[in-house]
Amino acid sequence: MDTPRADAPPLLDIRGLTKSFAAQRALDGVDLTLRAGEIHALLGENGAGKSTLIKAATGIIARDAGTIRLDGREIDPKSGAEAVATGIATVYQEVNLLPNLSVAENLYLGRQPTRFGLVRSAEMRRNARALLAGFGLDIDVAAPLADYSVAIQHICAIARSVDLSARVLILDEPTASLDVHEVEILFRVMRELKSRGIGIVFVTHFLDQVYAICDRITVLRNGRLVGERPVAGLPKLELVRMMLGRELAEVETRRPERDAVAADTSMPLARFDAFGRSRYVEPFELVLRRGTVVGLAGLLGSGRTETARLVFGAEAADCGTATVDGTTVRIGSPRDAVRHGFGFCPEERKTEGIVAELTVRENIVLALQARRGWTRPLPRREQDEITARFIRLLDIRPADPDRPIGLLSGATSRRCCLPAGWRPIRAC
Ligand SMILES: Nc1ncnc2c1ncn2[C@@H]1O[C@H](COP(=O)(O)OP(=O)(O)OP(=O)(O)O)[C@@H](O)[C@H]1O
Repeated sequence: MDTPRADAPPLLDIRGLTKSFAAQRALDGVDLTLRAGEIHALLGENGAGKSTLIKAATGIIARDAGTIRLDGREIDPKSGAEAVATGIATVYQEVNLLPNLSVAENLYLGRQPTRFGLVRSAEMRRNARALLAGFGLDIDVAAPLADYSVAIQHICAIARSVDLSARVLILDEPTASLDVHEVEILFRVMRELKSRGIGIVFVTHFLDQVYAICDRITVLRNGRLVGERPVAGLPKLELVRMMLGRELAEVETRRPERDAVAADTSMPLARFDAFGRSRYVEPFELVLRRGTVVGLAGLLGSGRTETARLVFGAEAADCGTATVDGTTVRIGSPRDAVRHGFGFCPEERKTEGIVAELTVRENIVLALQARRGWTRPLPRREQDEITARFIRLLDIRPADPDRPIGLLSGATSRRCCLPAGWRPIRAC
């Protein structure tokens, strides 16, 4: 199915959506128009307001102002369940299903076919197989959902939503933890839904994926609408400019710096030679130079996370050497790594990176305190100074030290893990 015409009537029409959290305006009069059979990317830097828009449009949080129309009719969902009942379903990055139940039970949770009060399991499994076949999936629906990859779990969540008669499907960063092959499976499903006339809002940080699958984009910045554009013919640099709000020349002039760093042959800041752990990560070599960002690329399961955990001492290496500033050091624990100036932003932010119930200040101080040891508590005045410094340095928005960290956007709260290795941090 082609891109729907720009003058086609909107399926979902959001106007002037506004939402503040205390003094901070997270959304300021934002519009979004989605047409039937359209895949519409919702883009913006961390903290731009994408999640707030989704939550306010689907009744997860109350909006301060704005209207939402589905097929021309004004709607006002007061909860996620009400949004689903009106035809708008959201599938989040962390799939909201029950991993210990079977695939079929998850697909029909709360609406199992029954007879005389008993669940008709065979019929439910048959229906589940037929439903998934429509998405090109042929799997054992009696097996627990947890037995399957995140991609399959996403497809199950999408299938359930569509079966609950979703006409608008919101996918909030569904590809963040998928490998290339799994992204392709998900895209196939998205194309199928598009051909059925379902409108999809797709939140992602991967611009290549936007160009691969989307028809139109809406860009937000600091809670405001920057613009809506068709993807075809939109240069990538122009898109980046819309997201960052900086001129292209400014983005371009950073290149020579990068080339100079690449040509740097001075002593590495840190290096790892034949570093590894048996039955965990094969021995590898990693060289970190001043001012560089080293990307670890690979498919899911290839050992990227494990490599990072070894470098930070979260798993102890059993072979190889680590060298920091030319001196061989032992990195057998996070404490060793922190002492040598390493910081770590873990993949599992909520469970490993932050304490969600504590404030920004408490999380930053906690990270610093780990390095100082528990016998030398940081005096309150120093805590305030250091917290203010990190809030500036890490660009934590809103710059409120007393805000519970769990309320910040995903990537912003992840940055708060960084002070752990501050000395300043050499590598993270
Ligand atoms: N429940 C909340 N309470 C207070 N502030 C919030 C809450 N939810 C979001 N915010 C703030 O609103 C702003 C927009 O956040 P939002 O999560 O919508 O951004 P985002 O574009 O989805 O970012 P990311 O890509 O990092 O998920 C941020 O400054 C965030 O700190």
